[in-house]
Amino acid sequence: MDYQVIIPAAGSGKRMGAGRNKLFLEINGRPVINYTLDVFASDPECKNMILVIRRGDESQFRKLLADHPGKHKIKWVYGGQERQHSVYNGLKAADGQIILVHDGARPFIRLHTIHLLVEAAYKGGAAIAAVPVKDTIKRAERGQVVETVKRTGLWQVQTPQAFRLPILTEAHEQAKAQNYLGTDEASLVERIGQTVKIIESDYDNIKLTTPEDLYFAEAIFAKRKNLG
Ligand SMILES: Nc1ccn([C@@H]2O[C@H](COP(=O)(O)OP(=O)(O)OP(=O)(O)O)[C@@H](O)[C@H]2O)c(=O)n1
Ligand SMILES: C[C@](O)(CO)[C@H](O)COP(=O)(O)O
Repeated sequence: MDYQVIIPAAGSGKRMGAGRNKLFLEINGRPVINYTLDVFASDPECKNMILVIRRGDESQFRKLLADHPGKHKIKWVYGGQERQHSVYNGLKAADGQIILVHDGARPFIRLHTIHLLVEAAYKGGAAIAAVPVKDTIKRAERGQVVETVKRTGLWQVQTPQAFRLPILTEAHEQAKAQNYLGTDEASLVERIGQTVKIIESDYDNIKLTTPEDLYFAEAIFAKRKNLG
């Protein structure tokens, strides 16, 4: 089943504190974003990648894409202030039946998960990658616990998130009209009454957000290299 993917890569990486786009930081000598692009470049069912970039990062992306095997499948658009705005800009360049949104900061996504998501979105309209929560989650106010959230049924949501294109478009347009900002696409799609299926992913599919995530990334890379 063919699909397109929007890859938001236009963030400022405040929590990483690298002073530059965290997607240019390297794992085993290669930029993070290259690994993310590798996955979709290797998939014949991925018709194209809509890479959302920050103004000012053009020459860096031109350099790292120059000899990337997937460069013929990549078109780029500019991002916005918030992640949701960046995805919205990417959406305007999408034209397929199934659209995925996958954070550029998640380089360890597996093709198997991607294909399960595409199939689930085709069948039911929307599907997201997630893993069961392992820690106990509590809500606090002014540094004091006010609630322990029941862990049964709690999922830690990732990307890719997969949708039939008209569903995601309607959800983003409604959010824009209502000035609603969500932290993922599924939250927008839930607001228009669309059911969202969970596809269990794996804990390797981390989002590189804070400096210690780089150590985790090196370990995941080494594990996969050893597994071949
Ligand atoms: N305005 C934005 C913000 C984020 N992103 C992208 O969305 C993904 C997930 O966002 P996050 O990890 O929060 O990245 P940053 O916003 O850069 O991180 P921070 O919140 O620490 O600044 C990243 O690939 C990031 O590049 C984007 O395209 N446009
Ligand atoms: C979309 C996401 O990766 C799902 O977990 C997450 O919400 C992105 O949050 P961020 O703060 O924009 O990285």
